[in-house]
Amino acid sequence: MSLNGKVALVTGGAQGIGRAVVQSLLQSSAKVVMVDLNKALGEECKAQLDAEFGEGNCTFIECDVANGDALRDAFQSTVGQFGRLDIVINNAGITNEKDWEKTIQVNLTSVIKGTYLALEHMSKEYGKQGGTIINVSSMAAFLHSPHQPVYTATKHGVIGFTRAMADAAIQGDYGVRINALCPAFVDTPLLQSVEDEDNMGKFVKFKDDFKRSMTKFGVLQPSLIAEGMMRLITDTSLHGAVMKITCSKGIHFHTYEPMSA
Ligand SMILES: NC(=O)C1=CN([C@@H]2O[C@H](COP(=O)(O)OP(=O)(O)OC[C@H]3O[C@@H](n4cnc5c(N)ncnc54)[C@H](O)[C@@H]3O)[C@@H](O)[C@H]2O)C=CC1
Ligand SMILES: CC/C=C\C[C@H](O)[C@H](O)/C=C/C=C/C=C\C=C\C(=O)C/C=C\CCC(=O)O
Repeated sequence: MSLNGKVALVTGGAQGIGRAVVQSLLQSSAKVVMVDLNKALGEECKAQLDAEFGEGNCTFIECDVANGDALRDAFQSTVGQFGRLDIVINNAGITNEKDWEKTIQVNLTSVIKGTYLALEHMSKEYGKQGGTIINVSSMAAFLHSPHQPVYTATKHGVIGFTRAMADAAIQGDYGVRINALCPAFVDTPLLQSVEDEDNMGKFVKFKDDFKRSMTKFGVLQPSLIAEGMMRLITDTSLHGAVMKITCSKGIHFHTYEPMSA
């Protein structure tokens, strides 16, 4: 499906899953803004994407998503440059059990902020034309590990927030679709932090347990996560769905029991 004329903003877009998604969006003819903390990586990535897709289709904005004002400016610049916003992927995430408050800030607070900013630019509530938001959670929200308790909490939080906002979008007639996406282990630089005491703090001692899980469940390629993301972006029937991507089942959806009294 062509996304010609659509404008997307991807946080954490310079590397790993975010980068694969940026690539897929450009392949579908969207204009893409990569928002990332890492200036060197972002600029290098933009140069490579310009060479592949032509200049003017992709922009890099250096921004720490944990800085609310900077994130607001990034959304504003996107709309300033491309005139509209249709797709927001709140993907930037870290695993840092030592500085666990930062992990909450980046993985949860910034996803909430990114969702609210996306709505300001896309929701019918604000007189805008609608759009789609995907918040990146993790299979860690379903199968927790002693290796990363706060990371796990943030990923649970992303799902709860996203589902509640999906209901708000229906009841408030926002015209915006909202989804959570939960990958299992993916082959990106993030996975390398598993053995790093600077990241895992005292929980680094559980790394063998974590590595056993990786061997048991396997490691996915970022391109499959981008495929799942593109399905959420293009399939209008999936509003509110929580997508899971694992080696054993591929792209599939979590099913929830209906609430009963
Ligand atoms: N790699 C994995 O096994 C899995 C990753 N995820 C989630 O997917 C998302 C992306 O992860 P990966 O691509 O694996 O990570 P990664 O570490 O390979 O890439 C993350 C990107 O986000 C950027 N970033 C980090 N903090 C930022 C901040 N404060 N502001 C702006 N940009 C920031 C980094 O510079 C980097 O370019 C994260 O939310 C992660 O929790 C979920 C399940 C599995
Ligand atoms: C230091 C490590 C850094 C980053 C990796 C993150 O922790 C990542 O977000 C964690 C992923 C955890 C995945 C955990 C479980 C994976 C399970 C499966 O692949 C399949 C199991 C069951 C499927 C059941 C279902 O889909 O319903």
